[in-house]
Amino acid sequence: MLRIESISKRYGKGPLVNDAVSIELRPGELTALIGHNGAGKTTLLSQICGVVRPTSGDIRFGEVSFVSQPDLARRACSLMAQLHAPIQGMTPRAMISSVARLRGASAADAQARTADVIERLSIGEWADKPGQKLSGGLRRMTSYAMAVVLPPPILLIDEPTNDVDPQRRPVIWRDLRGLAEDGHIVVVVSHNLLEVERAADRVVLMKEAKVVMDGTPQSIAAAAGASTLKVLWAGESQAEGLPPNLGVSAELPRQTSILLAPAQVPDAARWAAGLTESGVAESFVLEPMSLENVYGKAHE
Ligand SMILES: Nc1ncnc2c1ncn2[C@@H]1O[C@H](COP(=O)(O)OP(=O)(O)OP(=O)(O)O)[C@@H](O)[C@H]1O
Repeated sequence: MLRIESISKRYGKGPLVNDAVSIELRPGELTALIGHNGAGKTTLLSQICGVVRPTSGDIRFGEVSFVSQPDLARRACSLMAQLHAPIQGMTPRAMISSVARLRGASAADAQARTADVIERLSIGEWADKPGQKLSGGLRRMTSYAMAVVLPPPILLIDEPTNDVDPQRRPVIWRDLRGLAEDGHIVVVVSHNLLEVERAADRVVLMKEAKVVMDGTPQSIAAAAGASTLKVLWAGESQAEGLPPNLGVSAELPRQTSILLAPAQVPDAARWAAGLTESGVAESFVLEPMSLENVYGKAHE
């Protein structure tokens, strides 16, 4: 178990970018860390792996304090940073296997583990091409492979599916799931809420340096207790004719989204059905609360 105990961090004389953050991270759990730009997610990961020192608070892994022994933190964690690893002049295979060697694998073991991760991620076609010729997505996959080729107990993965095409993104999430099932603590920062909703066991939402929600994607959505009514207008938007107690949460040229509390659903559905019958609206749909809506609401 990894215990983050009331961690606060300020850079220099700046504001707190982590403000009394406390969470427990368990082996076997795939945790997604979400929140707006600058909420403090990367700073939290950097403190866990001993790269940034907290201003106050502690991070304990079993009996060990990562704050007083950052060298142990660096050994127990693997961090996939947001920026691409520089792979100029080297092939993905060479990069991945050199990380395995640095982590203590024999040459033969490093080679075997590298081949295994290349196969898991289906990147064999590019594994022996020079790094500078790789697309952004393949660079990201290579960085990911480097982070997990010889995985320590704690995996901290910052935005692994950015730039990666839609076919390959599920491959990364499946791999992360496998690592969690093997007993690793897996923390993933992501702005892709649809992927998080599908793949994560747990979601920790940060806002302005604090943890504001923590639960399963389903429990977070259920606790928010709202649903969305989407009206597709037949012509120009008529959203200004909305019943007075309903507020627009998002508007596209021909579609209006309205966030509803449970008690508002029957009236709103009747209103939308009336619009559809009279031909003002083409159709409407009532959707349960999604993580995306919760996120939007939390950041209003
Ligand atoms: N080394 C640093 N020195 C000074 N300020 C920093 C440093 N690193 C981050 N910050 C500031 O701390 C705040 C939190 O940044 P952080 O990168 O942790 O946020 P984040 O949630 O990961 O954001 P994003 O989603 O954009 O990656 C930001 O205001 C950022 O400018």
